[in-house]
Amino acid sequence: MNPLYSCAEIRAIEEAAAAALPDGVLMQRAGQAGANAALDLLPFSTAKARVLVLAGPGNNGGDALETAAHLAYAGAQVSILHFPPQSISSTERAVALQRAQTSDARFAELDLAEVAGTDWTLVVDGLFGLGLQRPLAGALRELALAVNGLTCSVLALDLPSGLDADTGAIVGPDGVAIHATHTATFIGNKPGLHTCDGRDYAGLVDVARLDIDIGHFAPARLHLNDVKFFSRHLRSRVHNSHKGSYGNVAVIGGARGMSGAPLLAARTALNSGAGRVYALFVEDPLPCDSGQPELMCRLADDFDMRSSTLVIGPGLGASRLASALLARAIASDSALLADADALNLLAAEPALQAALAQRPGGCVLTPHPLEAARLLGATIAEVQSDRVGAARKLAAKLNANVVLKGSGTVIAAPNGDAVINTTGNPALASAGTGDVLSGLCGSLLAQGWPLWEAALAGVWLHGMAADVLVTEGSGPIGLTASELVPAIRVALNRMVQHHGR
Ligand SMILES: NC(=O)C1=CN([C@@H]2O[C@H](COP(=O)(O)OP(=O)(O)OC[C@H]3O[C@@H](n4cnc5c(N)ncnc54)[C@H](O)[C@@H]3O)[C@@H](O)[C@H]2O)[C@@H](O)CC1
Ligand SMILES: [K+]
Repeated sequence: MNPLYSCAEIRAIEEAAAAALPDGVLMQRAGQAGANAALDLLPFSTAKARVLVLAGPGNNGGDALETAAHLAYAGAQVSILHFPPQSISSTERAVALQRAQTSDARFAELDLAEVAGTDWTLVVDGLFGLGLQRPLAGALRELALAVNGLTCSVLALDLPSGLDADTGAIVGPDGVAIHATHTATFIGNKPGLHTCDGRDYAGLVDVARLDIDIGHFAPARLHLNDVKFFSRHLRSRVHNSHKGSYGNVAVIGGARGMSGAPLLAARTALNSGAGRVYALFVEDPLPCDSGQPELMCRLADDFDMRSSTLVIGPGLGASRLASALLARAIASDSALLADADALNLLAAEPALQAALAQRPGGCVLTPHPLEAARLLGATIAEVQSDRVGAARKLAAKLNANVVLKGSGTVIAAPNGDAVINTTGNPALASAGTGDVLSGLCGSLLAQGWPLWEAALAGVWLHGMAADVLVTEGSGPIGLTASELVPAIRVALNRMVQHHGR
């Protein structure tokens, strides 16, 4: 189910597979896979296609040279910008070079004006793969910027050059990466293609396993999110049921002047199926939510926290009262999700963190990178430079199922299992979408979902709703969090119709 492998894991698989195969076979297969992916992007009359192949000094460059030879044999007009190795080349790369030299591909000089001024059909990026050791600098950096200024398709071999395969961060400081429209990645899928800058720079990702025996692949601890991970909890509703069958959610937040956040979370909880939903306010409760009168608005202090699944944090503020409410929520036996200001209170109060970590039932935390950084005593840059690592660290530290939001949201469990989400788009980078996510996950918890699966499904549905709205033209620019609520309801019902039992 969509496993993701670290650089070290891919190297180990590659080494074991290569030992059982004749020399150079894997690079030949990678070159063939690269050429197949390239041909898919070329017009039917291949002879009209002008392809620029960037071949770096290592084995990624070897893949590119193999690809170039195949494309030339297929009739395309291929120009190769070749960066020879500084020291000794691998044997398979030397063979690939020979193959390219004996093909009709043209070896060109690096001329940035020609790169920028030619009407290329496709650029194939084989500058660097797993062996990138430092930022792209000098002429390579200029080349990457020139390629990024082109409007044609760009196919990255293995990964976009300049990107870290494990983290999805552009290798810096002051780094650049090739902005690919497509990536043909080899042996196994890689986390860096799906989170941080990876989603923007890798484009559409296709995995070429290179026919490596399945026995060489160890079980992965990191996956792409998949409906199969949570579909068994999608239940059709039975006729003989009532609102008490679908759980209570209490959203605790709403300090003075911040009543919108808990209302958004509470409305989402209601519209995603919770039986009863309370919006609880630290002070000055609204008499009702006129836009969603089904919600019950109350003062938080008077509320019996044992009666409901608790979503604490939206608009909670940082008062002593807020902190006391969080302490009560942590001490309760109810299913718990903490978000927003609750996470900031936790970061400021080690005693609350200790209480949370000892909670027998665990919890779900939904930090954005700044909140995660505060909880880890790190900087945002540190969190973003290794999102999977940061989410895992936080999950272990607080015994929590952590949802680290952002492009390629990471969900990590205390045992180290982690998942990168694949749905969602920049429409979600707007105020209130986090409140909607916390309400949705809380609603699933109230309906009996386990913490891990509620987090996986919540993140998936939230992103899917945004994707549908963008497809319909309602975003990404200007989509509001409130618009997600009915779209989530549709997405959830469709999923239950499709997968529910
Ligand atoms: N070895 C094998 O059996 C296979 C390797 N494969 C390919 O090989 C790649 C890994 O090959 P390598 O380990 O040779 O690594 P790369 O080809 O990614 O790059 C390593 C080379 O780049 C240089 N380098 C690194 N960073 C640089 C920078 N910023 N500026 C200038 N030079 C820099 C290094 O000194 C080294 O010469 C994979 O990503 C994949 O594309 C595939 O062909 C599959 C099989
Ligand atoms: K590459």
